Amino acid sequence: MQFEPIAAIATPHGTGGIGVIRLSGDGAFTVAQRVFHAKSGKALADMAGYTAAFGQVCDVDGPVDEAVVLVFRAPKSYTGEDVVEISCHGGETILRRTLAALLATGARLAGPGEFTRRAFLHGRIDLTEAEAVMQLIGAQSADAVRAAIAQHEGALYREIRQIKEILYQLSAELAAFFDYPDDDIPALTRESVLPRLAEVQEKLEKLCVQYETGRVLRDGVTVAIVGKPNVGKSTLMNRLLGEERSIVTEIAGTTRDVVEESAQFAGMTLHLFDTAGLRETDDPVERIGVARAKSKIEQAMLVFVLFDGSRPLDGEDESIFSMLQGKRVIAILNKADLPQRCDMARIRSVFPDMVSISAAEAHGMDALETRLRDRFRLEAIDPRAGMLANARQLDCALRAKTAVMESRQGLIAGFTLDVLSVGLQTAEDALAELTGEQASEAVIEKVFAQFCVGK
Ligand SMILES: Nc1nc2c(c(=O)[nH]1)N(C=O)[C@@H](CNc1ccc(C(=O)N[C@@H](CCC(=O)O)C(=O)O)cc1)CN2
Ligand SMILES: Nc1nc2c(ncn2[C@@H]2O[C@H](COP(=O)(O)OP(=O)(O)OP(=O)(O)O)[C@@H](O)[C@H]2O)c(=O)[nH]1
Ligand SMILES: [Mg+2]
Repeated sequence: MQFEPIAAIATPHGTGGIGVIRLSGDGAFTVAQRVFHAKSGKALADMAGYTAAFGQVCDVDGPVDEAVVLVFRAPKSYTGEDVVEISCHGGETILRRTLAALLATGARLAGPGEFTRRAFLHGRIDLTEAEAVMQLIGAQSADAVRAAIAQHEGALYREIRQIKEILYQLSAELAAFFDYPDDDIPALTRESVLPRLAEVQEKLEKLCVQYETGRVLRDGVTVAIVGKPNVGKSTLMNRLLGEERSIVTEIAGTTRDVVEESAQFAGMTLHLFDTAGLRETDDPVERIGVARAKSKIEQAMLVFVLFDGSRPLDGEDESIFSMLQGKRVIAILNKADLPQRCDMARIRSVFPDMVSISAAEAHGMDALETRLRDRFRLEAIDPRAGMLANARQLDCALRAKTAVMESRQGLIAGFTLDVLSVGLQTAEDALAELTGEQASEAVIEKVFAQFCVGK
């Protein structure tokens, strides 16, 4: 197969100290040589892999920049092909001119994720590892980075391989059993098959259940901060952000619009919405704010509902109780630094998950952190273990799980062993699609289309 040289700017757009252009494919050294001249006079094709040269980038109009070039020789490179990386000064114009020079002398502009796709095509990584590259780039918390690294190192791939091995083994035994029924093959029985199907189903179920937790780890949680006016919502928002983002005053009705900001807290990313205090009001601006607060309650994955611990509950608090029915809620009793006059038991009877804090004095923040981690069962998951990383992978795993489950139910219902063959095949295919061994061109296309150019 021919792998024409592809090129792209690999660093972010904008100005930086240096910027890198990547070139990969058959003839990469020849193409780069037309654009780059080493000061030493050495030809790129004569350089050993994993060595560098200093020199000048030129196009038809003359010198563009001075640059450092790295040479990687197939198969010891990111893509598995010959690769040249040109590190220029990080100016948009310089990078564009250098790229244009490469494109004019034999390279083609790389599509999104095409370098990683080449690594996949050369069998260096499977589809889940390729997807992990994207996950790694987008990771927003330390745990998310750990999860992406594990995935990149093949944690999910290995997990799936184990499951596939059980399925393949069963398929092989089944085939032997049907093809040579009279031979001395130990008889395959319902009793011997069922526990193995159960094991596969359980492994797949675990992966699917952990998907939600993994999503929290990767993408973070949307949290609406709500409550009556003046309970300290904006103070809590600012405390979580570590900066004075929302306006705080002693005047009830200070926050009007929704203030959105992301914070790192409890080892995860919280996408916070500080909202207008919920109350009946004739002020037209505040009414819109209250309506927006209510719509954020609908959108958010989690609600922090705040109460002022220094005041008794009133009708407005009670109407908030009913507004939050069916939502995932953590109740926060604020102003714990003041004498407490609020009916804690009443709040706890509605929202069992409750913490007492002082947003102003930063008390109780660690208790809030614990509640949050418990809520998403973050302690129960090991970010280094194999995890499904996106909707595509979840879909494949669910299809496999359903197929196995149906086969099991068929056997339990008294069907003969041949019901297995279709179910096993369906499950094997779904898992082969997950890792990319059997993914269609369309699936692969979709995966890499989500990448950025230059990756
Ligand atoms: N300059 C540069 N930095 C980079 C990358 C890159 O492509 N270029 N990477 C791009 O994402 C990441 C590193 N990933 C890489 C993965 C594999 C190989 C590689 O050459 N592997 C060969 C040789 C390994 C060895 O010497 O043992 C191999 O696996 O055979 C290079 C980079 C982050 N930093
Ligand atoms: N003593 C004490 N005062 C607090 C605490 N948290 C907030 N406050 C005070 O309560 C008042 C209201 O705080 P905000 O954070 O503006 O309250 P809010 O819920 O955002 O109010 P609205 O935006 O009007 O709905 C301010 O005077 C804060 O300083 C706390 O933990 N202890
Ligand atoms: Mg406010």
